[in-house]
Amino acid sequence: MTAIRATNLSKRYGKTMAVTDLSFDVDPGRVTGFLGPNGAGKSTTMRMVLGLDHPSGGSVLVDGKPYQELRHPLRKVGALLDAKAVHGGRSARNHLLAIAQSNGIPAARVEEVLELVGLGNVAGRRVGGFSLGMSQRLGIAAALLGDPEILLFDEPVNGLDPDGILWIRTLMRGLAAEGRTVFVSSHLMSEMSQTADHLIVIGKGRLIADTSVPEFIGRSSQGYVLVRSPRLAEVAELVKVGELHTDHLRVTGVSPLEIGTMTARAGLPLEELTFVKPSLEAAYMELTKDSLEYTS
Ligand SMILES: Nc1ncnc2c1ncn2[C@@H]1O[C@H](COP(=O)(O)OP(=O)(O)OP(=O)(O)O)[C@@H](O)[C@H]1O
Repeated sequence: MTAIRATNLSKRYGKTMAVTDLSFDVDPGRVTGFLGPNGAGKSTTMRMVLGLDHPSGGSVLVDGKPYQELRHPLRKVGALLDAKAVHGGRSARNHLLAIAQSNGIPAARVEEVLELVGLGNVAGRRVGGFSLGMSQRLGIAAALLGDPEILLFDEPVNGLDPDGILWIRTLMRGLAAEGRTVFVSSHLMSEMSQTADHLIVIGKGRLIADTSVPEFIGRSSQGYVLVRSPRLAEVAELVKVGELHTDHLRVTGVSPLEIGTMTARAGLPLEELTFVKPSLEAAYMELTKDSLEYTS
């Protein structure tokens, strides 16, 4: 069964359409990356999944039900939204105990999750003094408290050092390998390509792609051939379809072999003839270029 199903989901804030007619499924047993530029509507969508915001149109179901109708929500869904949004005066342990108590989760589970996220040694310390990395770990501990089947992480690697990033990535992959549903948002393609099995890409609140990582690259441009020559203008004239830059020619739709054959016949020397594959980052930039809220 699909864990999360959004159907024609929309959210309007005054004049802004944060999410428009968005439909997608998130399935168990894999990491689904929720990717989009800043302001694309990822957090808004996640808040609607968790019943923290009401859709202006359409619906989103968790395990077949609206979030509000789940009998034990924390045992079904765990979420990390804003890691810094915790009561700073409490210790990490007391913060988790308060959540556990109000959700009928045994206190022993608090110690388990503290160990799981590596905060066992600092459990008695005030949360207010935690670094961003420690706060992220605490947020993840809270998400894992109810041992939920479904996990939502909103930009979990923001501001983390490489060790922290690797830790979260390994954790998410492990949770998916246990058969859980992991739905994680990011605005970084590079991060998603190393973590996700599947991608849901949005821009300006609309669905751009719902695909596997290899399919995603395949859909975008087919790459190009980079040509350098001491007689570049003549090569450009011969190849005809190339885009001439100061020190090289970019050719799409003609293979390196065809270009090499043409230039050899014409007696034109080549310094470089390289097929440049589109990178994941380039594919993402190309797909989302029309949907950036702000451009630099
Ligand atoms: N409470 C709100 N009131 C008014 N506008 C909002 C509100 N929340 C979000 N928006 C607007 O909705 C759009 C989507 O925002 P959202 O935070 O969901 O995007 P995002 O993809 O999570 O971006 P980011 O990566 O920057 O967090 C933006 O234009 C944002 O300004």
